[in-house]
Amino acid sequence: MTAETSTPSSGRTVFLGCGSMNEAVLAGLLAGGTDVRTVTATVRRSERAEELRGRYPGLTVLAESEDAEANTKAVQGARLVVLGVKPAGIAQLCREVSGALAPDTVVVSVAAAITVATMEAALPAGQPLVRSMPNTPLKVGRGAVGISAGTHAGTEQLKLAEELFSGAGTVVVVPEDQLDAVSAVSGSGPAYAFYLAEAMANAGVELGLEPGLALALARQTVAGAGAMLAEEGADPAALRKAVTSPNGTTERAIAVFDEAGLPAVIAAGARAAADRAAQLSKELA
Ligand SMILES: NC(=O)C1=CN([C@@H]2O[C@H](COP(=O)(O)OP(=O)(O)OC[C@H]3O[C@@H](n4cnc5c(N)ncnc54)[C@H](O)[C@@H]3O)[C@@H](O)[C@H]2O)C=CC1
Ligand SMILES: O=C(O)[C@@H]1CCC=N1
Repeated sequence: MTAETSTPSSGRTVFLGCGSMNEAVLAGLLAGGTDVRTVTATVRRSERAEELRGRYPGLTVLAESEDAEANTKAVQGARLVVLGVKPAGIAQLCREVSGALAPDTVVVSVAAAITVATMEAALPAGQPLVRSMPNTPLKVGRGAVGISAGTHAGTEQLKLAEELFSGAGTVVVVPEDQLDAVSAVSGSGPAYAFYLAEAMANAGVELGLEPGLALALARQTVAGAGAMLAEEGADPAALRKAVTSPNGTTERAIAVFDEAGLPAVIAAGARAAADRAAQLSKELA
């Protein structure tokens, strides 16, 4: 596959809404070799359009502030349309572009909580749809993505969605009722890792390190541990044990984490994330 002909479309790929998540998908797609000239993004404001044009030379960016019909114009002739606005805006966006979608355009949603049923009710009858739950490390080639086919998406459409993400990460196909769990583990998960890095940096300051130094050490440590976890067959428990000398310093720290119930706290946080997704699904149905 050459840069000029590469996936996921022999037509255009269009990102409707290009904030944190869709920009990460876009960056992963381009890093995978897709020709930027086959990609369009829409945004609300001109300033954001300028920012994206500067960061991805050759990218077509349409801003709603300059053209109220940016979204409907963008999807014309698209092979793949990636919905990347906040969950509360997804159904309205589906209705907005419905009249401009070709019957074989594959719609992919990256939104948390918005069900296939809700989107299909707002799209033309029979529109191929794939619901996904990606994460922002797609931006650096380390994404984890769950995807699930809509009623009218078959093998070919799922493959297109896999190609959209696979250049920059791991893609798993799951039943739709598991996507809230995927969201709680890997969709939100980067925030948990960043939270850990923040807490480690703060701990370093409490122990007397200068804040900039504490942050540099925490960043490098979480990034380094992440790189080790990314190696083929890596086992987090085995990696942890390799750092933990019997009667040593790490053992004391882990004992305090265990006594404080940290694993149960993390499980409760993930449960709360999944419950929030289920609640949002109902509110926004
Ligand atoms: N941020 C994350 O780590 C993840 C986000 N998601 C999902 O991605 C979606 C977007 O979230 P973020 O990127 O975090 O939000 P964001 O606020 O960074 O991005 C949304 C973008 O869409 C633009 N937008 C809103 N309405 C628009 C319209 N009608 N036309 C064109 N552009 C429009 C906004 O100006 C904004 O730039 C959400 O549905 C979220 O559930 C999924 C997985 C992870
Ligand atoms: O916080 C959120 O709702 C989105 C979905 C997963 C990560 N960010």
